[in-house]
Amino acid sequence: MSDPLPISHVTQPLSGTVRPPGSKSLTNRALIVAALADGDSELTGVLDSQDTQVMLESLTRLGFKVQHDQSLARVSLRGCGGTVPAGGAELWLENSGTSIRFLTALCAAGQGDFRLDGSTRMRERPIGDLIAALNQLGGQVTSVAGTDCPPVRVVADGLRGGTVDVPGSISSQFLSAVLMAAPTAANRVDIQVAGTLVSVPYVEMTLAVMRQFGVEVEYDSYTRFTIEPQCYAPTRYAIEPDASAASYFFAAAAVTGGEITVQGLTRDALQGDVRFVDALAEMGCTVIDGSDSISVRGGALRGIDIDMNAISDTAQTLAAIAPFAEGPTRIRNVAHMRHKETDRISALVIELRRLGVRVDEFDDGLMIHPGPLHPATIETYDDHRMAMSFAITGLKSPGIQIADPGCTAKTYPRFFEDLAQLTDAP
Ligand SMILES: O=C(O)C1=C[C@@H](OP(=O)(O)O)[C@@H](O)[C@H](O)C1
Ligand SMILES: C=C(OP(=O)(O)O)C(=O)O
Repeated sequence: MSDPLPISHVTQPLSGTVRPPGSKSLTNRALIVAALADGDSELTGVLDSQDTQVMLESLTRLGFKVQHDQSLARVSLRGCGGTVPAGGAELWLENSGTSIRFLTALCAAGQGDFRLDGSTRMRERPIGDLIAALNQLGGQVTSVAGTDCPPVRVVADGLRGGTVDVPGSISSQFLSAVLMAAPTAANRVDIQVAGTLVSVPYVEMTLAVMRQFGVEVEYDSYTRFTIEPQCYAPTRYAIEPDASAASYFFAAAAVTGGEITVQGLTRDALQGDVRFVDALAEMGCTVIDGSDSISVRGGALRGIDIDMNAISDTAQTLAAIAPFAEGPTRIRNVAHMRHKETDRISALVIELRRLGVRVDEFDDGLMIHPGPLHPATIETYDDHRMAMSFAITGLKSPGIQIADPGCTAKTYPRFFEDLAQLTDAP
């Protein structure tokens, strides 16, 4: 655990320009489909963080030829045409949901005996629906401890194809994982989504990345998908900066009344989380669209009532600035946040109350009431987004420290350096 980090309270509007590192979600998708492609792909703008390192290490263990130039944020990867070179491997995925879910599906497309495991929290995160889906397609996948959580064993002999039900209400990552592996199946795959699908923009992102690597999916309003057997084409692929990471800088402009520009993102980005700026606009901020940037200018903030199902990775960011708005903020329809790095609804409620904020907890979200905050050390629960979100609270309210700031390594190892560049600028 790293030592607590005091956040410097800023008394001036914070202004400046920042370019966050590459998108975690795009990096981990591009790595999977490049590995399944037939030949050499080159990815640029690659995120270098724990979640992508465990993915890269796993692909190497699976026998793929991977070259990572960290200084240029570039990865060259030789795909094996829908097969997995190693006949077995043990993979360690820490607490990276995308990595363990996407790699479970990729291993099922191979031949051999694979085991995937991760941190204590990872062993509490559900994967049973994905296991059941892969088994319907001809896989032999099990939850080793019978918990419907990792560790997972995959005894693989390629995917047969056929019809499969994929539940959508716990995590969209199950559907994304099945979609990406589906073109390798011997026969057509027909997917039917069971129940409501959460985090829909991530499925749109999956389809977009598959398309950019030459695979088309037929689909009908995110309930039915049809994928014919086909091979991904190797591609040179540029990854957008991470839109969830950008939310912290937009929120910093919002609470300090400054203007912050995030480069490399527009509202046409493949990542749904760029829509966080719409929430800030509703709260009273001004959003300025550039040709390759988005800027947010802060103003007097008002509380809002918002469904964040589609952009739940930014719900903590919003909750962390909501105490400074006029009127309460209700965040709805984010029950799936309870299955992430920690139970994020519960963590938000505990930590906001620690600061003296009045908060109501609901099964599907929370309501934050404005009011004065007092100094406190915020617990982060090994959740990078708790650390980054409450750092923004600390810009506005004096005496906030972030416990274990090193946990941002999951997706943004240099977050506090990048924030300091803005706060320390003359
Ligand atoms: O597919 C993805 O890249 C992701 C999907 C989301 O998860 P859920 O679908 O579990 O909500 C999101 O929270 C996660 O950070 C990344
Ligand atoms: C939920 C997250 O990650 P994952 O599910 O990929 O572990 C996240 O990055 O906020």
